[in-house]
Amino acid sequence: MTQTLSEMMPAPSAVMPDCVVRAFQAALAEAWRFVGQTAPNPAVGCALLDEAGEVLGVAAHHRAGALHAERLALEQARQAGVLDRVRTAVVTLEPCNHTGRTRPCTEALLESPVKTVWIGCADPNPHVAGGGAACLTGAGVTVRWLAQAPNGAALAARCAALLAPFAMRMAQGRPWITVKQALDQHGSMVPPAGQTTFTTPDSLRFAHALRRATDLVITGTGTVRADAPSFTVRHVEDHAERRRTLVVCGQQDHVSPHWLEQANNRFDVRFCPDIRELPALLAETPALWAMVEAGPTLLAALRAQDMWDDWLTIRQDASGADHFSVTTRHATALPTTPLALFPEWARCAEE
Ligand SMILES: NC(=O)C1=CN([C@@H]2O[C@H](COP(=O)(O)OP(=O)(O)OC[C@H]3O[C@@H](n4cnc5c(N)ncnc54)[C@H](OP(=O)(O)O)[C@@H]3O)[C@@H](O)[C@H]2O)C=CC1
Ligand SMILES: Nc1c(N[C@@H]2O[C@H](COP(=O)(O)O)[C@@H](O)[C@H]2O)[nH]c(=O)[nH]c1=O
Repeated sequence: MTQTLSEMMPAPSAVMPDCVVRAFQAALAEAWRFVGQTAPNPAVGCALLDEAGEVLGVAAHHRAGALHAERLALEQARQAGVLDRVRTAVVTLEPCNHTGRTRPCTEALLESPVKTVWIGCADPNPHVAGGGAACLTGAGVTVRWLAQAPNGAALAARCAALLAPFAMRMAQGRPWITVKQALDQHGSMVPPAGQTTFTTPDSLRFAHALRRATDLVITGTGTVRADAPSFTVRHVEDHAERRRTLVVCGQQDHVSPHWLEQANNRFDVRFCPDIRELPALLAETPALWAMVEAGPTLLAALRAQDMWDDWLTIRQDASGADHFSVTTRHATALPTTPLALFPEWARCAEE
C-alpha cells in the first residue's frame, strides 16, 4: 500500500501553549538569579503547572550540592500542599538521570503526578547526554522539546544562553570568556587621572552585575599597577556566598605585595605568566563563566590567541552617553551568548 506524502510526514510538534511560555519565562528569571553561584553545575530553572495551566511554583538550582531545580520545585509544591495538582513540569535543561551529588531528577518527576515535561535544552554533559528525556519517555511521560515547538525558537535560544557557560565547559573544558572593554569618546581605555572608571552609573551597574554573574575575573599586571582594582561587586547587591577566582596575567613580582594581600583576602588569586597556559589554568578551576577586565596590552594578546567568546564594548560618545555592542566568535550567533539574559541586553547591538 502506498502512503501519501502527508501520511509519511511525522506529526507536527505540539504548539507551546501560552501558559507554558509564561512558565518558561518564570523558570528562566528564577534561574538567572543564581547565575554565578552554581559552578561547577549549570544554572537551571523549573516551573510546575496544573491541569488548567496555572503556575503552581517556580524554583532554581541554587548551588552545587543543593537540590536541583526540579526537586526543589516539587518539594516546594509538597510543602504548599499542591503537589497532587501538578501535571506539567517546564525545565530549562533536560532533567538528569544519574546520581551525582544528588539523586536523579527523573526519579523525582516519576514519583510525582507529572504527565508532561517541557525541556528547554538537551544536557550537553557527554557522560549523561540523552538519558533524562529517554528515561521519562520510557516511563510513559510525554516529553516535549522547546526547540521543536513551532513557537519555541526564541525561548529555546534563551535557555541555550543560560546554559552557554556550562556547555562551553563540557565542550572545551574551560569557562565561557566574556571581554568587557570600556572606551571613551576618543577610543581610549585609559581613565582620567585619579579615576579607575569613566563609564556612566548605569554602565557601572551593568559591569558589576556581570561581575556578580561570572565566577572568575581575568586581568593583567598593567591594570593592577595602574588601578589597584578591587574587582568587588558594589554597584549592585550581591548576596552570593562564594569565593571567586582572580587570574592575573603577567609576572607576580610586577604587582605590589600590598595589593596582592588584599586581593588574596577576597579571591583565589592565580598568576598566568604566559596566556598560552591560560586554558589549562582555567580548566583547573570550577568556573563556568569568566570575565576579562584588562587593559589594551592583554586584550590584544587574548584577541591574537582567539581566547575569548564574546566581546562587550561600552563606548562613550561626546555627550557622555554609553553605547553597548557585542561581538561573538561563535557561528551560533548572538542569542546563545549568556549576555542575552541581562535585562540590559536590549541596549546591545551586534557589531
Ligand atoms: N577601559 C577599560 O575597560 C579598562 C581600562 N584599563 C586601563 O588600562 C590601562 C592598563 O593597560 P595595560 O598596561 O595594557 O595593562 P594590561 O591589563 O593589559 O596588562 C598588561 C600586562 O599583561 C601581561 N601580559 C600581556 N600579554 C601577555 C601574555 N601573552 N601572556 C601573559 N601575560 C601577558 C604583561 O604582564 P608582565 O609585564 O607582568 O609580564 C603585561 O605587562 C590602565 O590605565 C587601566 O586603567 C584596564 C582595564 C579595563
Ligand atoms: N575603566 C572602566 C572599567 N575598568 C575596569 O574596572 C576596574 C576598577 O574596578 P574597581 O576597583 O572595582 O572599581 C579597572 O581596573 C578596570 O579593570 N570598567 C568599567 O566598567 N568602566 C570603565 O570606565
